[in-house]
Amino acid sequence: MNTPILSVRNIGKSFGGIRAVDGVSFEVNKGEILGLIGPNGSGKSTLFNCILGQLTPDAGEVTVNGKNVSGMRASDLNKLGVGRTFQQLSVFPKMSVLDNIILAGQEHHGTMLARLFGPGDAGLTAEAERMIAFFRLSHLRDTLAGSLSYGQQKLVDAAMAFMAGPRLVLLDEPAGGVNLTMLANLKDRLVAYNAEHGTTFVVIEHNMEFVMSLCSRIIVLAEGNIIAEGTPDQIRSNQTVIDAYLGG
Ligand SMILES: Nc1ncnc2c1ncn2[C@@H]1O[C@H](COP(=O)(O)OP(=O)(O)OP(=O)(O)O)[C@@H](O)[C@H]1O
Repeated sequence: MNTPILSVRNIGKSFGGIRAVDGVSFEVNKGEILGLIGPNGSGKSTLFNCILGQLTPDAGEVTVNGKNVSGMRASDLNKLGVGRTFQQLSVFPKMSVLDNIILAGQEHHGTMLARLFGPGDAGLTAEAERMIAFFRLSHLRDTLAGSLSYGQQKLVDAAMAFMAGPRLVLLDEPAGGVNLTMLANLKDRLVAYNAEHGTTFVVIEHNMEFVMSLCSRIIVLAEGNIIAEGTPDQIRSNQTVIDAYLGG
């Protein structure tokens, strides 16, 4: 059997008396698009932050391709091909779309020496242009990122995360605040990127329609525990999930 790209074993994290994540375990296979859903405060972001080294879990282990990465810093995880996007946009509003994407590539690839003595764009312009074309942003290449619509900025944000050529990307609410037309575009591009590059996605999302149409498998958290796991159809009709969302 193939080694899962991500394996989360018994992760726990408390804040004072609040058990935000209560011993969660799951695996993600290479090339999968996994959704992580749950009501507000169910522990999704805390779990993401424990996986990505932004928080130190009280218990448990995280492995990437079988390698224990528990406690590893985000920059070292990047080197292992793990990336993320944040709920908050990370674009620089006063820089053009192209420059934002080149800068993201420099952060991922660039050594100090290469930045000092290499070409100004660290040779990343061609890659950034390809990424811009892929995300259908070519007409906005030279536009300041701050003057784009929110949905367009989300696309730029995704393009920036993908500049590192990650094998696994954790996306934190990619659809949040994005209008319907841009949502369809975003979903289409994520599916195409997954199909073309075999990149694995784990997606936290509140927009049910988006997550159900994007993901092949969904895990549901409530009060720090996994309460259900299955295909979108199985999750839609799961009474425990319906009760958790209705506060039952
Ligand atoms: N830094 C923190 N300090 C104290 N409590 C926290 C902290 N971060 C999260 N919590 C608490 O842990 C629980 C889980 O929060 P978390 O943000 O992980 O949930 P979530 O499912 O991501 O919620 P949302 O969907 O609203 O983003 C909540 O009760 C929250 O108040």
